[in-house]
Amino acid sequence: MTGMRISKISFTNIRPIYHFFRLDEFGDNQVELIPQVPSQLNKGMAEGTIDAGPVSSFEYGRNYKAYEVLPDLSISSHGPVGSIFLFTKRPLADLHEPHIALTDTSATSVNLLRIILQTFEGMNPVYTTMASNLEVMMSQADGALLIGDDALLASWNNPGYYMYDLGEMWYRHTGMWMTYAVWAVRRETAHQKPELLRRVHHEFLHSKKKGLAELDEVIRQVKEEFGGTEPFWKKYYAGHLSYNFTTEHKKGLEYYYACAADLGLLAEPAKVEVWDPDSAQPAV
Ligand SMILES: C=C(O[C@@H]1C=C(C(=O)O)C=C[C@H]1O)C(=O)O
Repeated sequence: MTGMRISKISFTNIRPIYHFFRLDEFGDNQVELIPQVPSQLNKGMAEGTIDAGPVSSFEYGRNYKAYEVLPDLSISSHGPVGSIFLFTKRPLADLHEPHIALTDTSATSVNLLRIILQTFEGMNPVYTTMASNLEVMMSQADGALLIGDDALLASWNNPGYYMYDLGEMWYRHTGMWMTYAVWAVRRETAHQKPELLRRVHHEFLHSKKKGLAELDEVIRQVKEEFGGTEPFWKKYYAGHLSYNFTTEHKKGLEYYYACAADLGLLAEPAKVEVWDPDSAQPAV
């Protein structure tokens, strides 16, 4: 492909950014959207089958020398996130060496959970990675971590488990922003296709602005496809989630990387380097 392959997280959390994305602004085969769960998108980005778009912020940190971050885009929260939950059979305070089942769709949240349980709560859990099925996970473990739509659905149909929001726990311990996904670009793509990248980035900012300004339309569609109530989606999109990437978001993310490096989850604390659309030069 001569154009650009762009990731698209296959969860409802991303809808305000993609609802008004105009693929027809680009020529034939110029831009392709690849819908997948975050762990698969991370893999595609690392292998080069995806050029740019949202990936787990942990994946950016793991491979930051190969990527840059696109400005003003993220999936973040400053407090509860609403779709990343640890479910447990007993209160967290009663668990010391619990067996925790981790979803195989995530990279950021599974490592955020390790930081929260081990570093902040002083626990010593044992982890198993599994497919996102709460019933199966809980039949084999004391607790289960789900993200995205699996977590939303499980929270609506919770048969009585204790439920912990990881955004809320991170905020309670640090007071900082937590960024779960960033829009990354492979450095070679930024170098080889600066003009197309500028147009793609511009289109993302346009669709984000319109999606947030016309949230009622985004919610009408998500309700039709997924269920839930209007107040629920309003709170999720406009209360819990933030799609910006400010200096404060960056500070929170770099602290997350420092905590991850302390636990040996990252080889070193990653530096966040933001792509500058104005300085990009066309490849010669
Ligand atoms: C808020 C969320 O953020 C996400 C969590 C991710 C992760 O844990 O790796 C990656 C992308 C985001 O979709 C969510 O999925 O609920």
